[in-house]
Amino acid sequence: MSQQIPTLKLLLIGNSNVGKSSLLLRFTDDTFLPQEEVSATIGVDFKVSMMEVNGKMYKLTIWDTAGQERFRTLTSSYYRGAQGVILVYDVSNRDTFDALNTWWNEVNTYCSSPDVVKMIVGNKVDKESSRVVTYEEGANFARKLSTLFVECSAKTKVGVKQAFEELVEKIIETPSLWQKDAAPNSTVRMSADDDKEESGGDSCAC
Ligand SMILES: Nc1nc2c(ncn2[C@@H]2O[C@H](COP(=O)(O)OP(=O)(O)OP(=O)(O)O)[C@@H](O)[C@H]2O)c(=O)[nH]1
Repeated sequence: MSQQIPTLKLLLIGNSNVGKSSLLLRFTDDTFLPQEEVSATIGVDFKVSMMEVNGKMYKLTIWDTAGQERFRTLTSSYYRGAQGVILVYDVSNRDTFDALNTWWNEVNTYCSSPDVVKMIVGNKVDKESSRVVTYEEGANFARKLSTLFVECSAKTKVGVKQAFEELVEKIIETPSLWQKDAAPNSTVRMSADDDKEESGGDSCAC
């Protein structure tokens, strides 16, 4: 029997090296690659994952974008149809925290709807001895922008599942994102194509 599964598009953005790909891999495959096996994202990559919330299944397409400017092309297309955006920084690198202002501006440029759910994520909390951005700084910044905030570590996995779950729950609680998602293009049937992105990316929540 076929089953209609709502699809959510989530986006990971932030400076190069903050751990976006590692967070994605930890969340989808519960894996962390050693440093020598990690390479910079070129352009964009995405993975698909299923999540159950309140007894209902959701299909997440999670887009991992390149932090390096030279690999960032077609930026507006990353944002098209996104319902949630995760802005990542590295708690052991202040430049990556300061850069959140620029990333925030990019989100607001390409996502005109204020309803798109945003979350600030401070990654690499396992590096406590080299931490330069405190929890309070991260939380205050997120409070000022009225966004969700989570600290986590892709390496130890602390906080990673919580971050994605909080984001998805908030999206589900935001009716305007769902009203747009009610378009036929944005639901999918369970099929062998499940690891491919459905072509209904035009139902832009932004
Ligand atoms: N200690 C520690 N290292 C991490 C963590 N997450 C990622 N790293 C390391 O940080 C480096 C960069 O990780 P990536 O996941 O490639 O970072 P990215 O943000 O996707 O980088 P770009 O693809 O260039 O945008 C790698 O050496 C990872 O092993 C973490 O939670 N703790």
